Amino acid sequence: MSGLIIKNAIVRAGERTILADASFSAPASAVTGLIGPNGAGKSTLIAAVMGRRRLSGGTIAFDGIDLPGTRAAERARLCAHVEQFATTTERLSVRDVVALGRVPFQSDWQAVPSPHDDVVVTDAIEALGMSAFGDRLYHRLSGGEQQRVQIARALAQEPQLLLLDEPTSHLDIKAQLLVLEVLRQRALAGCTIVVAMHDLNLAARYCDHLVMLNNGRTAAEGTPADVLAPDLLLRVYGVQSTIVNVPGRDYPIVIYDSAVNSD
Ligand SMILES: Nc1ncnc2c1ncn2[C@@H]1O[C@H](COP(=O)(O)OP(=O)(O)OP(=O)(O)O)[C@@H](O)[C@H]1O
Repeated sequence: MSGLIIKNAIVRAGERTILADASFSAPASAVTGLIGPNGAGKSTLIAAVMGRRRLSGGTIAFDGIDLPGTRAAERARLCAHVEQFATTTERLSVRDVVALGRVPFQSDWQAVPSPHDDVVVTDAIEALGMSAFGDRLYHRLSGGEQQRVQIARALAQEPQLLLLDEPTSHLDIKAQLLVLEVLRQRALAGCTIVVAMHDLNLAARYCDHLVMLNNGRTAAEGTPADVLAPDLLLRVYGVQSTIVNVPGRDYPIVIYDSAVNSD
């Protein structure tokens, strides 16, 4: 298993080059954090992996499969995506929304979910701590509750590659930790995970591998200790920082000292 390998990805929107030359690897059975300032290209890169943005150059391969050349139905059996903003006005229950994750595996003539579908949906709802919400209407949930349901829907897809775009942005701290723990367990079970996130301390704690994007290019890639360096944080984020290593913890902690105004 080679995981996700992106080489020299270029994405353009009209005259504008959004991804200029992004290259990195997300190792199999590991959590890779995609970090970088607003507008760095994280969502665009995830959309390109999911075939929602066309590459103008470069390659994206997962376990040797060329993803841009893969049909949507096949991709849906391989990859799940949790979008940054997912909404629906449909009157669907939480369980219905999570059960959408099983659709790629169901044939047109399958009238009801299989016993396996039911187990997977129940497990995904439980993993996100949403068992008490199964019958609630999705569109009436809070932003954080909806975000957890969307993650459960992606888990129910049993993906080999799971891409999440800021999946904890609306979550309270306990729910953030819960989600990141669930992602770690999925990675240990063999899933390749790429998660875009802004919280560098959570990224350091939960990600095996970090990729820092800046202006559509890869600025750095490696372990959290490699990537979270003060000179890089100053150059890419414009933030003065101090990195602290606490005995007994095998990940660095970033202390943000000040923002450097570049205007
Ligand atoms: N269709 C488009 N047309 C023009 N510019 C676009 C388009 N889509 C994205 N962009 C621009 O590309 C850049 C990268 O956007 P993207 O959403 O990938 O960034 P991001 O790293 O996910 O940012 P954030 O952390 O704020 O979510 C931004 O400057 C954005 O305005």
